[in-house]
Amino acid sequence: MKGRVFVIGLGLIGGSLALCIKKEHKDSIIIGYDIYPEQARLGKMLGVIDEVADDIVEGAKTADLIIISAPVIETETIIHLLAGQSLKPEVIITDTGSTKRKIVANAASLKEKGYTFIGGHPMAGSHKSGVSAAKEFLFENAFYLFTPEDHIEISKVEKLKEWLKGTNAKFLTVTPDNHDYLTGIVSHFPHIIAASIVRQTERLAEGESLIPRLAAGGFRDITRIASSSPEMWKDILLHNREVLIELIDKWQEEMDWVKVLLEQENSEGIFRYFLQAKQYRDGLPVREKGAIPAFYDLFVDVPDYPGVVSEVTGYLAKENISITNIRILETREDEIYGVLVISFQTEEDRGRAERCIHSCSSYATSIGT
Ligand SMILES: NC(=O)C1=CN([C@@H]2O[C@H](COP(=O)(O)OP(=O)(O)OC[C@H]3O[C@@H](n4cnc5c(N)ncnc54)[C@H](O)[C@@H]3O)[C@@H](O)[C@H]2O)C=CC1
Ligand SMILES: O=C(O)C(=O)Cc1ccc(O)cc1
Repeated sequence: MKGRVFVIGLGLIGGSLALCIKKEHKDSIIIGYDIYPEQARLGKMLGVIDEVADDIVEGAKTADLIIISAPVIETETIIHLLAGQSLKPEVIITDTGSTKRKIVANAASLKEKGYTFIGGHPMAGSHKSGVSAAKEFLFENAFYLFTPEDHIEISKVEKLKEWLKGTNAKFLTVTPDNHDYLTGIVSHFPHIIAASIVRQTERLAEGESLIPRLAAGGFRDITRIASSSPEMWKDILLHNREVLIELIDKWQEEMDWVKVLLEQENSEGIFRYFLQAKQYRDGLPVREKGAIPAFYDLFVDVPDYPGVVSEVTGYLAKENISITNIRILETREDEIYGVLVISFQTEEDRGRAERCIHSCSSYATSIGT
């Protein structure tokens, strides 16, 4: 497709969408604006956008597609600002916010002016922020939720999907209320729990110098999302507070139940508690990319000698395969082999890496679940 695409808020998500759009629609012109001009300039330097707009008004007036990818409370303000401008009558305006109910309600001001707003949420990301973390493959295989209101013409939704085809995401349509309920459960609430576990550990670590060292590995894995942007999550929580308050009440009931099981030394009950959780988790789709992204891990059995890590990463570097993380699983002292766990952004990268390691070495590899 041809046309001018204006991205407002050039961070991780706005930058990644810009890359996806350019990949699929080579003739489009992507203009970026960020409240921090250096972010937009960096975006241009990195080739994420074609042009920098000096302000929202300038960038919006000639745009065929406007993508707002700022924090959700800022998004409301930007919607009202756009509603006061003279835009192209056919323009499609969308957003990427993690909440939808309040944003779509605010978009009534755009509807009054005859402009089309279609709420959107690409449900993939990372705990990183900023345009330098933007990736063309970020949304590959992820769900992309849309919340068009009933008055929106289907052809407009189809056009938006065509613009966003390069994300290779799975498009779904839900109502704004349903969106906030579902994402509250699988994304927003887990972020609160991750942060609360970290906070509790920090409090209890006072005078216990071993805690930070013991909290490596599994603890870091399950609390990774506590490293997400506090600014962004503050806004998400405020936007979805009703749903989250309800979920906190339910969680407190859950904790009360665990406490009762412990007080009663109810061995059978505790066993069933974990068994039920294991059965449900084990049944969740492994290949589906959910709200909290999985890493694509590759396990490599390597001999335990100095330099083996750089040897393996060297093979991958030669083939230009990017890795997102690398760690060594602790080995027993009597073992001569260790396990290198390398994480990739996409399943495709992991497949390429596996083939590359097989062709350059005799190391065995396997894929985790
Ligand atoms: N980070 C993630 O994993 C995901 C985030 N989202 C949503 O996407 C939106 C963007 O998030 P990220 O890209 O991760 O954040 P980010 O922090 O990487 O980027 C947001 C950008 O918006 C800019 N900004 C803030 N206020 C602005 C304003 N008034 N006008 C113009 N620019 C402004 C910031 O300077 C920043 O560069 C948020 O609404 C977030 O809820 C959705 C899916 C995943
Ligand atoms: O890894 C993480 O931090 C995430 O949970 C990614 C994420 C953040 C916000 C969203 O609305 C959707 C996905």
